[in-house]
Amino acid sequence: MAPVSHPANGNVALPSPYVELDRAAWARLRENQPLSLDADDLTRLQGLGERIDLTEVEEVYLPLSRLLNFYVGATAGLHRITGDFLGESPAKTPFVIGVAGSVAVGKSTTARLLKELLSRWPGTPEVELVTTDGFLYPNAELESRNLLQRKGFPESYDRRALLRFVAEVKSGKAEVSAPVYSHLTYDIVPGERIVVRQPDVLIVEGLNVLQAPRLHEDGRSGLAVSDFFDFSVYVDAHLDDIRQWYVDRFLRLRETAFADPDSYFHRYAALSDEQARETAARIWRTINEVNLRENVLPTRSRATLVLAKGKDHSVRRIRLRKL
Ligand SMILES: Nc1ncnc2c1ncn2[C@@H]1O[C@H](COP(=O)(O)OP(=O)(O)O)[C@@H](O)[C@H]1O
Ligand SMILES: CC(C)(COP(=O)(O)O)[C@@H](O)C(=O)NCCC(=O)O
Repeated sequence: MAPVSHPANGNVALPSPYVELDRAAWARLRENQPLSLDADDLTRLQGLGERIDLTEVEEVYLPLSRLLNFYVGATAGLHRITGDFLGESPAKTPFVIGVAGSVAVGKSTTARLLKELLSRWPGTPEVELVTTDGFLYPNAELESRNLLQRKGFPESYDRRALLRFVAEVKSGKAEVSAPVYSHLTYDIVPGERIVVRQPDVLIVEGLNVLQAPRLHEDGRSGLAVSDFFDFSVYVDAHLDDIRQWYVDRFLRLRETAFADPDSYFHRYAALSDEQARETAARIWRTINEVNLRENVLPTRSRATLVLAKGKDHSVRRIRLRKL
């Protein structure tokens, strides 16, 4: 175990709260659990046309889903103890998992995999997945706040509404709904809501879900969505790889989604390969990379688990918080 030194403690080495495993060590934890996904399941899970390797699912995501399933059981036991102590029979408390990381790092693919795998274990059949983009302010509001070029930055979200949503789901409220964002129209879909009804597990996926609480003007600290998480995953990779994945995805979208005349980015459909690469690299550099450096990456140390991916998307290292 590598001790970490902490300047605030006069350089006294602290025991690390993390255990770091390479993928072979992680895969051994699988304990002969049978692979419960078939090729059809995987087809449904593809992010944007990329095939997910079955071995990867078997060696990385399946053990993770089992660990999470154990945590769900243990946490339900804690809620029961608290309820007994207080003499209350509380509403069912969903287990809430946050999935954070950069644009294009693979958050939605990870979140969808976890949803599929978790729902196959006993005790966690009902898993709901909500992405935080539904809580972005509508474009008209972003424009009036001069934030259209800052989509994805913390201030571009209605953070109060997101916090309320997660708190209400966790409180066991019978039915809670969230707004929906469309990547096609690049805006909130008027009138559309996703409804969540007391799931066993809620996965909240988004760039900024691990942000620390904001300070009020009087210096008091508020609550953040991460205060309601029972577990969180940060999907990590080298900056150069993420940039490449962003550009690759942009080039693929140009042939698919952007080709739709209703797409906000329809004008990009006519770009040459070279122009499309330059456009994607510029959007990456001026918006998404800045947000990653300033807001997203600094939250990595708050995650319960960090999945570090290599160039080919395979998970190379896993860091789990154990203290
Ligand atoms: N495990 C994986 N294996 C292969 N490709 C992946 C994997 N995870 C993500 N990708 C690809 O990387 C790109 C970004 O992934 P996505 O999940 O859409 O990212 P995010 O939600 O973080 O923006 C997509 O093109 C997706 O197909
Ligand atoms: C919609 C997003 C802000 C991500 O939202 P999230 O669900 O992570 O909250 C992002 O994917 C995005 O579209 N960013 C805008 C910059 C760009 O066009 O890449």
